[in-house]
Order: sequence, then C-alpha cells, then structure tokens
Amino acid sequence: MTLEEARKRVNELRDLIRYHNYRYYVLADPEISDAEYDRLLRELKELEERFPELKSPDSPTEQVGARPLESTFRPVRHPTRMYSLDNAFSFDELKAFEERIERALGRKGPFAYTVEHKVDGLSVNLYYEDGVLVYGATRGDGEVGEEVTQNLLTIPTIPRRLKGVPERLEVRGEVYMPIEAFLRLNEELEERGEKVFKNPRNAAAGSLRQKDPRITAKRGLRATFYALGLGLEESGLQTQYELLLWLKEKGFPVEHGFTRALGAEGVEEVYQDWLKKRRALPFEADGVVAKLDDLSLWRELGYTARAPRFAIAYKFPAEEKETRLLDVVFQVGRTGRVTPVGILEPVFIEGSEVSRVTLHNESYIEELDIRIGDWVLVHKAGGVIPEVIRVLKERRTGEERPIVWPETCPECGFHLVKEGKVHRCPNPLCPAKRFEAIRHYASRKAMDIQGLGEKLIEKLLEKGLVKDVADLYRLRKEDLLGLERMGEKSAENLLRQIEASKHRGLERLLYALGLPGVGEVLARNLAARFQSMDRLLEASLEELLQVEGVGELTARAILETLKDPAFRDLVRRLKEAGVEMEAKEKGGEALKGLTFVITGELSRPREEVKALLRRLGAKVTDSVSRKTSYLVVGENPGSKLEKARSLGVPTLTEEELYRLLEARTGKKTEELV
Ligand SMILES: NC(=O)c1ccc[n+]([C@@H]2O[C@H](COP(=O)([O-])OP(=O)(O)OC[C@H]3O[C@@H](n4cnc5c(N)ncnc54)[C@H](O)[C@@H]3O)[C@@H](O)[C@H]2O)c1
Ligand SMILES: [Zn+2]
Repeated sequence: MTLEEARKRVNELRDLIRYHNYRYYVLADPEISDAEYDRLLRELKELEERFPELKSPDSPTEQVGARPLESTFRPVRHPTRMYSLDNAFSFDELKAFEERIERALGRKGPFAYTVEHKVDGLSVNLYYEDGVLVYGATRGDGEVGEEVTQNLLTIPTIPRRLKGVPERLEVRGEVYMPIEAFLRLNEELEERGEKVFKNPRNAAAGSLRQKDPRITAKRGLRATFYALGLGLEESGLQTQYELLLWLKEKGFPVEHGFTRALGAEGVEEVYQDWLKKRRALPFEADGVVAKLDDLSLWRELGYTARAPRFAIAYKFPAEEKETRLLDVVFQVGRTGRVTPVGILEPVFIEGSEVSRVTLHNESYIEELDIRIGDWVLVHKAGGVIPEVIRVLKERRTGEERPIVWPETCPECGFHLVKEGKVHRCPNPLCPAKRFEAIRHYASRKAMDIQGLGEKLIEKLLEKGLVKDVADLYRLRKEDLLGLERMGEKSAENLLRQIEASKHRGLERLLYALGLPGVGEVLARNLAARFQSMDRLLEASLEELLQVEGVGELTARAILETLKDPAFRDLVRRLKEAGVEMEAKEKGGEALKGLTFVITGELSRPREEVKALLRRLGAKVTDSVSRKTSYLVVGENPGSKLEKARSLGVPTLTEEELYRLLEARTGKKTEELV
C-alpha cells in the first residue's frame, strides 16, 4: 500500500467511524455490530501505526466517545478527564498488554491486577462537594458530558450524600439496564408495534437521556461504580481492590464479583471462568476489565489520548456468521400477539447451533428490510440471544420474497386483528394461548410445577383434561394414569408438585398468570404494593402507575386484564382450588431505612403522623442532621428548615409526604392512620 492509498483509506475509515459514533453515542441507534465497529477502528489504528505521518489528534483513535450535540441537556466539563479502555481480543493481546507495562516500568511482571466485569452500559460521573451530590453527567467525549442528574436520581441506589469523603469527589461507574428490564421494555415496545432496542446498552443510553425523568424512572436502570476522578489522591487508597471496597462502604452499588489475579495468566483464568458463567449474570457483560492493582503504578504509567495504560478490556468473543433466512413462521403468544420467527439455515455460533431468530414485529421487519431467502449476518446478543445484525443486500439475487403476514391465526384459524403494527389473535380459546399460558404458569420462576413439561401439557390439552391453569388443581390420579407413559409414581409426584404450587404466594402467582408486561420484578413490586389479589383487583390506573417499573402502557394493559370477566373467573376458580392469593412479603416496612424530621404544624396531630411513619419502618427524630432523609415542613416551620437547606436535606410538604406514603404502600393515608 502506498502512502496515498493509505491516506485515502484512512480518511474513509475516519468518516465512517465518525458516522457510527454519532449513531451509537448520540442517537443510541447503531447500524452495525460492535464487532464490526471494532474491526473498522482496528484497521484505522493499524494504518496509523504503519504510516505515522497520517496520525492526527482528531482521529477517532485518539478520541473518547463523541462530543454531545446541542441538546436538552446542559453540557458540563468534567473536573478531571474521563477515558475509554483499550481492548484485548485474545490471550496473546493480553500478554502484549502486560509486556507493554513491563517495558514502560522497566520492571518484570507478573503484576497484580484487580479484575472486574465489563458491564455493558454507559459511563457516568457523579460529582460530590462536601459529601453532597452536586450533579451527575454522561462521559460525552471525556472532557464535556451532559448533565443528567434528574435522570440519574431515578436510580434508587445512587447515594445523594456521603460521609467521610474528600471535599471534592468524582465517582465513576456504569449505568446499565438489567437484562430482565431490557426484555420487558422490548416486549412493551413490541406490543405497541414500536421499534425495539438492539441491546441493553443502547436501551440504557436511550433511557438515561430521556427529556422526561419520569420515563427514565420506568425503565428500571441500575448502576455500578468502579472508579474515582477527583479525590483519588486525597482518599489515601493504595489499590484498586481497596478502592472498590471503599466505594461499597460509602454506599455505592459495586458489582460484587471483582477479584484479584496475578499476571496475564491469572487474568486469563478469571476470564475463562467468567465467560462460562456469563449467562447467569443479571446484566450484559461484554468482557472483563483488568486493572493494575497498585495505584502508584497508575501514576507512573499515565494515559494515552484515549485510554489508561494500566488497564485493559479483555472482550468476550462476539462471533458473527453469515447464513440464510429460509422461512418465517408465526407464533402466537399468551396475549395472542403474533410474533414472526425467522428460520435460519443452521449455523454454529459461540458453541451452539442457531436456527431460529425472533423478528420481533412489523416495524422491525420493515426497518431491517429483510426478505425470505436473504443472506443475513447473525450473532448472539450478550452471548445468548440470536439476533440478525444486518441483511447482506449486496448478495440478493432477486429471488427473495417479502414476508407476508398471515390473515388468520396459525393455531386456531381465527381472523387476526391488527392494532397499529401488532397482529393479534382475538380468540380467547385459542389453543396457542392456552398452551403458552399453562407452560408459563408451571415454569420454574412462576409456580414451579416440576414434571409438568411441554409434552405433558400438550397431552392434557389434547385429552381435554385441562383447559386452563385452574383445571390443573382438579386433576386426579386416574386422569393421569390414563396418559401414555405415566406411571403410578410420576402421577403421584406430579400431583404433589401441583399441590405445593398453591403456596407460592402472590408474587409468584402474578408472574405466573402472565399479566401483560409483568415479569418477575414487576410481579414482586405489585405484590408488595397491593398485598392481596383482592386489593389488586380493585386497583385504579393511578395506583398502578405509582408502582415502580409500571409505565403508562403496562398500567393500562394490566387494568384491562384485571377487569376482564374471564380473568376474574380464573382467579375465582384458583382461589376455590386453594391457591394462596396473599403476598409473602409483607409491606409493613415500606419506609425502612428512611429518617424523618417534622417541623411546623400539620393538619393531623404530629404524634399521629410520627406513629404512622414509625409503623411503616421509618425512624423519626427531633433534629435535622446529615442522616435525615426528609424534613416534613408544615405551617410556620422553625429553624429546622434552614438547617435542612444548609445541609442539603430534601424537604416535603405535608401533601408530598402523603403522596410518598401512598406511592410506597399503595394505600391512601386515611387507610393507614
Ligand atoms: N456499533 C457501533 O456502531 C458502535 C459505535 C461506537 C462504539 N461502539 C462500541 O463501543 C465501544 C467503544 O465504547 P467506549 O469508548 O465506551 O469503550 P468500551 O465500551 O470499549 O470500554 C470503555 C468503557 O467500559 C466501561 N466499563 C464497564 N465496566 C467497567 C469497569 N469495571 N471498569 C472500567 N470501565 C468499565 C466504561 O464505561 C468505559 O468507559 C467499541 O469498542 C464498540 O464496541 C459501537
Ligand atoms: Zn388463535
């Protein structure tokens, strides 16, 4: 390659990468996979190394993320710069990283590292002064980010006040969307026929940068922290390991798995171990991060324009394979929604065969512009979920056929109804709905009826022994013995399992009944709020909206189901069968961990309010301190108000207090006192 050719390619690559940076960082809507992006960046890096005269400080290889655009958010300059991380994709590259360190320090390894999960989210910087959170911001281009304090404050685990910390402190970490919340959000979007998010990282970025923090609040974001900016020196910490423990002690959520390892070999061992356990994580991890443990070495090594020299991201494999879309079948789910599923020519990806891939909904198909017969690029999102990255349109022959939605339900033949971009089977007795409903009800995280597998459910439905989940409780041994391959013993076992499932509690029952949009977490939140099925059946839209994690759409859909006579009948029959309908976790501690102080006159006797707060698990004290969670301010407040203001303690009017109680307990204040 001549210099001129290299120059041309370098310019092309820079343009391309800048475009993808914009899609990824600014729009949170990438067009290509991370692996494809990484390949472009790598090619650029290699060219710049081969032709140093082409290096330039404004090359994407020298930059972090992207400078935020003019937007609704206030730009903030970070007190100290934020960086990205260099990557290693193999053990050899990891060793090369350690060798670079050896050369730079003029000392032989192996060195001690702290190894952490590389949580796939977006980095944020929290800035505290005198222990009080002043603002939180995104990384942006490392120098200037966007202030997103209100949105960050919807994450309940982010501490607002700290004790015993340096006067000026920056705490850095990752905001992410747990996989469960991500799947729920996408299901909600699918139900609405809207565009789904490609992965939890984009969903997190899109959710954190919402104009309306109330929307952010419904998205269930979480955060984990792992670094300090300002304040690191003053903290007196010696190692990264200590730093993580320190963060934890100060009240920050810290991803728990972190560990120490010696040398590249030690890091490799942790990596292999975590790679195996990756599927069990509640969040998506795209690799591990190894950081030199000894912080004094950080000072010696310093940073490149883009990344620290003392740390490396060792990425998990992200295999991508080309294959063909052979056909599309249509599946009917519990809610009757029809989901297109792509049938692929089987390919092996990261250890298992992939032959089916969800195509989500009509919007998704339109956007991908995918046709039957197309060549597609496929990977496993998060190492688990097969996903089409892109259609290889350049390989089209003209023989490809558009995907045609069926007019009728593939299971029962009912005419499908179309609501916006969502196709639905309106038949309440559709067998697909029944099968799915029973399978879900019996599943491990729901009522956990072991032994009630798919084959058996099919047989029970075929023989007409059950029509819905309530019928499970009417099964007798004779019924079961009449089934193929069902012995005395397994029949008895199954009946015992069914019996045991009566006592799982409201939390599990709500999940098991498959209320629209209600996953495990939401089921628990609903149970905590309403405590009993009877209370939930009477819930209003407003009450539902107050439950953490319930969005407008979910609330409406839940309400509709609760009012549905068929649902009510099902609940009645389950109750008659002896299925428990009370929450296992009692809501008596709705205010646990909070400390209140009251000033001024309230509309109720102060003692009554105090007693109420205490009954709900809160502490009530007489003077305002940094420990106070809220100062309740009545008429003619005293000096406590000033004190609270000077300490940055949040205040509540009486009205606001009652709203808080209602939100936490799901009960009107009148019902509580
Ligand atoms: N698909 C696309 O079009 C596209 C475009 C731009 C970027 N990307 C992806 O984004 C990556 C670059 O993004 P980046 O600059 O945020 O870097 P990165 O994600 O490769 O790694 C750096 C980041 O990791 C995060 N991190 C997570 N856990 C951490 C821990 N325990 N310790 C320290 N940091 C931790 C931090 O946010 C840090 O900034 C690329 O490698 C690419 O995969 C994709
Ligand atoms: Zn049907």
